[in-house]
Amino acid sequence: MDIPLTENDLDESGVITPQMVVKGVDIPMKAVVCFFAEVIESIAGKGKARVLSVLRSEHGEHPVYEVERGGERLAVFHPGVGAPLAALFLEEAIALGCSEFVAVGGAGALTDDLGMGHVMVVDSAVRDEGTSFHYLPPGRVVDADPDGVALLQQVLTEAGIDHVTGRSWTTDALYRETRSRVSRRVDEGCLTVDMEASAFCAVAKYRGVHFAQLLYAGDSLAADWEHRGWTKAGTVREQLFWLAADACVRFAPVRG
Ligand SMILES: O=P(O)(O)O[C@H]1O[C@H](CO)[C@@H](O)[C@H]1O
Ligand SMILES: O=c1cc[nH]c(=O)[nH]1
Repeated sequence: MDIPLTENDLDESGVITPQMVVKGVDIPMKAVVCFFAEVIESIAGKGKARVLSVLRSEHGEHPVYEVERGGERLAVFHPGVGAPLAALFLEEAIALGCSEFVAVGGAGALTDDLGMGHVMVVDSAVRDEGTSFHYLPPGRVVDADPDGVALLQQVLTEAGIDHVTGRSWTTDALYRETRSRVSRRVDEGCLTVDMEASAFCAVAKYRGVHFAQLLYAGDSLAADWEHRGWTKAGTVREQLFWLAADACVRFAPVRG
């Protein structure tokens, strides 16, 4: 079907580039892309994070902080929810100078095997969103950077955290996760549903940066929806943030 998302202009630059929008700043190459606003606020509230820059959109401001972990400086920012905004802020962080990213967030579980808080390393994502089609040729699935997957697996194993590695279904439409679509995604190997993973992988491949993502199973869509209190799972979220930071510190630099 001839839909706009299949038009091929991947070899052309955008009229607006992220470099036109962000101002140069001394920023670490390694960045944690954290979906847990309360964790970032808590670290900043304890005086352990310094504002380096601010990402802005019409809805408001997303500070880029600097934190220290294992003797290294790391950038930390919240990318916003949904593929278009998260991809836009990832683009701007790349333009600021970051080149190794570890994202950490939550997702809906599609299987009973993933109890609340169970950790997943994303190794691929189904592109049920629009943003990734502006960065990669049309396709159903995008694979994550294998080095990033191996790094996250290693960090989790060393920390003694039980985890799975698998595919996430990235959707644009939280309230259109129908039962038949959930079943089809389970049949094609998805363990979770999220709203950014495939777009992140696509931007990272297009811009030639390193990217890896950790998710924890939050609510469950395996049967009738169960919220499971996932957005208030403070201990899981904070612990996962620091594991993402540990992995980020160890990411081999793409720019030597
Ligand atoms: O809790 P976070 O990590 O934001 O993740 C999931 O939750 C949001 C939707 O409620 C989307 O961002 C989705 O990816
Ligand atoms: O994207 C998401 C995240 C959590 N739960 C869902 O159902 N969808």
